[in-house]
Amino acid sequence: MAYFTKEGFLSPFKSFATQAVHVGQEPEQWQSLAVVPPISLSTTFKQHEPGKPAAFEYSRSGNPTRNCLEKAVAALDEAKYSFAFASGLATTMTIAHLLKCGDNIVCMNDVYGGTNRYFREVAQTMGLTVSFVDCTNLEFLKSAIKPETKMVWIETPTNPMMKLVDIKGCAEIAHAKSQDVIVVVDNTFMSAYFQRPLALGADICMYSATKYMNGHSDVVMGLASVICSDLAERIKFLQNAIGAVPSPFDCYLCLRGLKTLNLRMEQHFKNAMAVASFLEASPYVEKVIYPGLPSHPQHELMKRQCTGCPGMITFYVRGDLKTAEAFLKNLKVFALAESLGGYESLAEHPAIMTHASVPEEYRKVLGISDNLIRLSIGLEDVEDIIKDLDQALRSAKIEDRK
Ligand SMILES: Cc1ncc(COP(=O)(O)O)c(C=O)c1O
Ligand SMILES: N[C@@H](CC[Se]C[C@H](N)C(=O)O)C(=O)O
Repeated sequence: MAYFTKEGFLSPFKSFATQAVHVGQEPEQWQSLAVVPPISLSTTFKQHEPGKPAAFEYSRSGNPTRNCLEKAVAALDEAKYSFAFASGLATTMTIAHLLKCGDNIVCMNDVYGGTNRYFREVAQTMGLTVSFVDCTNLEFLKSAIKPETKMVWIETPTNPMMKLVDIKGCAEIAHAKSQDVIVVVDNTFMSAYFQRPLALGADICMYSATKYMNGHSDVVMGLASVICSDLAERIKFLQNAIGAVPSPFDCYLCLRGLKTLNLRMEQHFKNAMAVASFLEASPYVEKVIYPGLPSHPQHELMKRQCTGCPGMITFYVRGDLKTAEAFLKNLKVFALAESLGGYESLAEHPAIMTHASVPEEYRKVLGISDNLIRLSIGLEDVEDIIKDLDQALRSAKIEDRK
């Protein structure tokens, strides 16, 4: 088993835990001096004079509980502003509305299946064009950007192939072409604790907060953070004008989840590192893709732009679809389920589940084959996680060809 070390990674972001606990949550903002931000359910707020609201007027436009969450996330992303949405995809849709008919998006070719589906089957039918490009190679990105390109969309690490994109390199290339190109990083797999895209030159850092940011698999939500006040104005306008906002209760839960983000991520990393090492040594496994392992081709980039690695591991089981299915059905500690980033371990089959919406020929090019498995390593005792994987691999009756 590889010795766990964070040597070579970026140092943790200063005062992260303190900010997660306190920013946006000052008791003095409430008449009651509540230490825990109240869940503010009122849809509307009394005005003293027509058209002159105090802090809030209508809950879609702004809500006290959402406000606390947005302030906390802005601090954790080292941003100035953050906006919460009803889901990760609602965030993607709202961001896409920054563009107009005829504009082009250059999108990393390996992204979450739903992002791929949204760009191909929704945004394109509304008049945007989308070019899917392997942005791990910055030269490909450079040649893909054309005069109509107004947005570069990357995910790093990618879902599910765990490829890394050099955020700083991408931002430099995109902005050298034109300062108007908006660079968006989907930071879902990393969370604010392990990666700060805005500090690396990105314009928007977005999340499916359904995953690590909330971390308890009980909220569907999205977030977008920015530094530029002009961009913030435009997103705030769209947040209200489109209206895909989360409920105050979900904002409360996510704010609560954020308080343990640093602790959870550290443990996800430790557990995942042990699991990845176990899988790499297993005769039943063809290949493990985990950026925390020195065997990952972009391990050095991971250390250069991140403070650690999340609990996401992708691997090829030695065998075929039947083997993969048998392995998944035999798991006991892991639930066979879509999603990731919660405290519980999950396993899934990308080709049949999370990335079924990606056309088959495309999946082939990306390497999303029938024997590919994706794991979200949770916070259970790591010995139990490994024992479960071991028994499931063995009972899948895989021929040992090593
Ligand atoms: C990397 C990534 N981005 C975006 C999304 C979309 O988020 P949501 O399910 O919250 O809409 C997901 C998962 O669904 C995801 O894994
Ligand atoms: N991002 C999640 C969500 C999985 Se896919 C959800 C649904 N089946 C859909 O197609 O929209 C992940 O596990 O990667």
